[in-house]
Amino acid sequence: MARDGNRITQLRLVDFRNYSSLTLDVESRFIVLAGDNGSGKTNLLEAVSLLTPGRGLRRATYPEMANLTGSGGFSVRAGVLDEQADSVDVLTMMRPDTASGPQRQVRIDGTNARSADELLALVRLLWLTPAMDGLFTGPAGDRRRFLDRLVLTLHPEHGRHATDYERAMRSRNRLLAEDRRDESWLSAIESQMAETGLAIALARAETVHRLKAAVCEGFGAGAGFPIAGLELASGYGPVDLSRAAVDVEDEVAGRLRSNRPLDRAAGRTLEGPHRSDLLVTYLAKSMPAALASTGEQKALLIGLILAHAELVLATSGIPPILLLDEVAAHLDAGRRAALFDILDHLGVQSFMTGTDYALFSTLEGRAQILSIANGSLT
Ligand SMILES: Nc1ncnc2c1ncn2[C@@H]1O[C@H](COP(=O)(O)OP(=O)(O)OP(=O)(O)O)[C@@H](O)[C@H]1O
Repeated sequence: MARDGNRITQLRLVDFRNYSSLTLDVESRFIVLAGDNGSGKTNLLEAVSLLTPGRGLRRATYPEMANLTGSGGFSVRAGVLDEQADSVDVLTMMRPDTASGPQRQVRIDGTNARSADELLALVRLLWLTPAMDGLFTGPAGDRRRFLDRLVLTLHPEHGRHATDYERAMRSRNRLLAEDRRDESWLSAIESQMAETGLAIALARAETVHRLKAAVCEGFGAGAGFPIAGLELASGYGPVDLSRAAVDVEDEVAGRLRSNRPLDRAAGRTLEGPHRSDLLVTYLAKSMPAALASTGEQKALLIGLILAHAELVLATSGIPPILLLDEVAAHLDAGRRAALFDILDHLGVQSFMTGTDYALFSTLEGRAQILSIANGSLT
């Protein structure tokens, strides 16, 4: 049974995209945003996606999010029920006058958040957007980012490891490029890369391992969402990550040391979790997901998200919040009804968009249906 936490109860936007001002009391676990093309449906989801660290579901810059005719800044404020079902006030904003460049500030109950971990521990959030339709055919970096979002909902510290790893890797690349043979400095950086890089790789591996089981056993499979086969390429080539952590860390640090000439010549670090990939197959047809039809790829992706929601629920007792942009339109009536029933059963709070109300008719009585036009609720 899901607990009553991890839920948004109110949203207030100021100067965000095409919303100059919006206040919305969120009264349901199903929120349907219906409206014409360009009305502001995805913008609202994007605002909600800023309740986790990062640049949101479009990966836009913060100045792009500020209303073109507004002050130059924006704010998104949310009332949130945390995992203990206590009310928390989350405010994230970009000031118009930031001298040090556009940055996003986060305040939780009026106090500046010290780190991204605080937000991650407060809100578990995932999204599915039309831009992710090419996930299986696109670059590995997109799949890594997708996987990392899944990992973050189970391991909030994953984000800090990723930031620390990236920072250390940039320092190492710079030292190698400048040909500075400062052995102790390089070794210290490589040790840090080995430690944080392995933490990243192991968190990903554990998530993929558990997700594989959830995909096969979950509700999605029974409801006709195809089962995805999942394998993870760690980015560490032949290194066996299943051995004792201290041995693997030594081996990885040793490989970084011996790869210095190669990495210097390439101008980048050639091994590590930044080269990892999530390999997805369409099991029923024994083919890479990239070869499946557009509709099949979408169904695979939805199946993965549903399995992950079940996994988060099984792990924490609380399902993630889902932002599902234009998902219903791609599903036939049977699968659409099955999707809604699974979300209902899991107790997921889901924000869904569509241009056509009819797509959500089976949610009548269960959903808060909002009509949007030109950045306003009508
Ligand atoms: N910074 C901004 N300031 C003002 N308007 C913006 C800004 N950024 C985007 N917009 C506009 O917001 C409008 C709504 O965009 P949004 O992506 O939310 O539409 P949508 O309702 O999801 O439409 P669709 O059904 O076509 O996906 C668009 O007309 C877009 O040009």
